[in-house]
Amino acid sequence: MRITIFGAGAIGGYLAAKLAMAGRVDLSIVARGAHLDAIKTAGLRLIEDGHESTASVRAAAQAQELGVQDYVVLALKAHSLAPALDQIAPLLGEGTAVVTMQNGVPWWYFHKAGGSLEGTRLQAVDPGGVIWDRLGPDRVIGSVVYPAAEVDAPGLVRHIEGKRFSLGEPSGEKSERVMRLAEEMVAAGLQVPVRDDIRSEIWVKLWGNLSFNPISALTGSTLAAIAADEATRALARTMMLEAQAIGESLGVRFAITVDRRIKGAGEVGEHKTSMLQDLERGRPMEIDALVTAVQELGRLTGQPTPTIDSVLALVRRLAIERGCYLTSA
Ligand SMILES: NC(=O)C1=CN([C@@H]2O[C@H](COP(=O)(O)OP(=O)(O)OC[C@H]3O[C@@H](n4cnc5c(N)ncnc54)[C@H](OP(=O)(O)O)[C@@H]3O)[C@@H](O)[C@H]2O)C=CC1
Ligand SMILES: CC(C)(CO)C(=O)C(=O)O
Repeated sequence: MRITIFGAGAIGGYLAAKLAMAGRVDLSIVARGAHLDAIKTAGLRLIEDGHESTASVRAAAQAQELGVQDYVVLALKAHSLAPALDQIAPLLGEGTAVVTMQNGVPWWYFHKAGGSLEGTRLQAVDPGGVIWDRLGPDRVIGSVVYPAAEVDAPGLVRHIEGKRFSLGEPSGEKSERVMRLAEEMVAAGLQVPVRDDIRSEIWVKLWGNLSFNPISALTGSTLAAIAADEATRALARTMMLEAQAIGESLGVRFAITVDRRIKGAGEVGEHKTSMLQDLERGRPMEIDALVTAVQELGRLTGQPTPTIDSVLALVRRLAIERGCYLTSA
């Protein structure tokens, strides 16, 4: 089984190291810069459970060096995907499956979703529908990424917590391709449930990201602090309820309550969200996939989003001022 992980940063690097160490698949990564150089020189280093190990992985700057794959795992930030389409193309053959490992609303959301919005391209994450047209939604296996990881130094990934990567076909089918991939990931020590309704799980993760992430960026607060403060907790809750109405109008089943989800985010502790970390490091923030796309879904479904609109206006302005706003366009 030929698997290439495109964008082997924190999450892609963690997955690559796990798969490489299990030694069962023909694994490659596409990376760039000092991170690629370090991996080529000294392997991909992973710190997990206080223990450092080194995985030997085939690493390339150009996908042409690797050729057509059975699976391509896209582990880029959402806004990095459109600019990388030309680089991804050589990995794709007729039967290649593409696994999307981004937080937020995925570009393929309305593929095989049924209903009146079937086939709708979301402009916030896929302006002009170029990703849809170039990758093709039929290739997609969706996912929800639960592990937290960071790149500590070039070539060095630190796993923080969590081993669960839920997978699911947009159609909900338990296809052979999704089951085979799950089997390999499980053999690598990960928890990989295959879902028949991946969109509902995407929404539960998104619930926390669309509210806690921009609030943390705006306030500099950790998840625990936002959940503990009555006013910021109420703000997050209002945003989440607006989102819940959108999700439910699209047929999503929220398996937990909004208060349970807030409690869960708070229990993560004194942890800075990825959006706050990106702001502090001067890196592009994933605003469009996490927040703008939810606003767009609100417009498409006729659900009002006054609080999401306000928070989005502020966090986008902040990102622009700090040079951390990069659209997918
Ligand atoms: N990190 C985490 O704990 C979690 C992350 N997620 C989600 O997972 C997704 C990935 O996040 P994360 O792993 O943190 O992001 P990272 O920035 O750590 O990793 C992305 C990697 O892709 C590389 N990249 C971008 N464009 C290209 C390109 N054209 N060619 C080669 N490499 C490229 C980046 O390189 P460069 O650094 O040079 O830009 C970087 O190494 C996001 O959607 C995030 O929200 C979900 C749950 C937890
Ligand atoms: C930590 C968490 C769960 C915040 O909602 C996250 O996914 C992020 O920081 O992007």
